[in-house]
Amino acid sequence: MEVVIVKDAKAGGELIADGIADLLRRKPDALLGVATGSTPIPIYDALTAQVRAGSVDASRARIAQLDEYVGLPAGHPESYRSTVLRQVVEPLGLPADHFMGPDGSAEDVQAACEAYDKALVDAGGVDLQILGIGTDGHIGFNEPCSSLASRTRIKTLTEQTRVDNARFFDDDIDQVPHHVITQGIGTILEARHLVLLATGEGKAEAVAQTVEGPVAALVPASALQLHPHATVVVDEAAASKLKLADYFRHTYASKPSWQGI
Ligand SMILES: N[C@@H]1[C@@H](O)[C@H](O)[C@@H](COP(=O)(O)O)O[C@@H]1O
Repeated sequence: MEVVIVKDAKAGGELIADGIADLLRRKPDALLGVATGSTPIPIYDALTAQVRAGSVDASRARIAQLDEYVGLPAGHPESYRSTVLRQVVEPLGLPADHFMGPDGSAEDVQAACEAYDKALVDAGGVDLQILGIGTDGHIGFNEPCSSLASRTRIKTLTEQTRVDNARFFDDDIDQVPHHVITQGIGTILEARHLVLLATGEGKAEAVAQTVEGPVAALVPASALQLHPHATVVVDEAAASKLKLADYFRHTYASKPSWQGI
C-alpha cells in the first residue's frame, strides 16, 4: 500500500486526476469506478478541467458506480446514479452508454446485485476504483463487519452513516434510506488499482485503522492491505493520527519517478 500525504483536498484531487489521465493515455477506454460523497469531488473537478483544457481525452472512458441507495424514486437528485451523472458523466461529456450502475429500484434486488457483478466482469473489470471512506471505516456502503469476501449485495446502513449522509437530504435523517446496494469488498478488491482519498480530521481515526491497524472486517477499508496496488491519498488533517506519517512522506518524496500514483 502506498500512502501519499498531500497538503489539502485540492492537491489530492489533482494528484489522483493526474493518475487517471495517465491511465486514459495508456488505455483510452479504461473503466473507472467512482465513489460518491463530498471527498472525491476535487478529483472529478480536476479531471474535468484537464479534459476541458485538452490535456487528456476522456471520450472513450467508461464509468462504473460503486453503490446506490435502495428505494429512492427514479431520478431523485441524491440517488448515486443522479450524483454520478451530475458530477462525472455529464462534465466529462460521456454518453449514457458509457455509464453503468446497480439498479436501486429493481423489484428483485438480489438479482440486480448479481447482474451488476456480472456486468463488471463482462466489461473487463474496473481498471481504477476511486474510494472514499466513512467515519466508521466503510468503503462503498460496506459497513463494519461486512465480509471481506463479499460480492455486490443489499446492506443496511448504520445509524452513524445515516447521520453522516443526512446533509444530502435536507439534514433530515428520516429521508436517508436504510438500505443500499454496494459492490462487495471482494468485488472492490478485483479492481486493478484502488485509490482511496480521505480528507479532514473527521477521517483521521478511520485512516489510521485502515493503514496501520490489523486487517479486520470491523474496519472494511483495511481490506486495502490485501490488494497488490492500493494507493491511499490523505491530506494533513486525515493523516494526523498516522504513526508512520514521516516515513510515508519520506518514501513518497524519494520515490524515483514520483509523478503520479
Ligand atoms: N457510500 C458513500 C461512500 O462511498 C463514501 O466514501 C462515504 C464518505 O463520504 P464523504 O466523502 O462525503 O465523507 O459516504 C458514503 O457512505
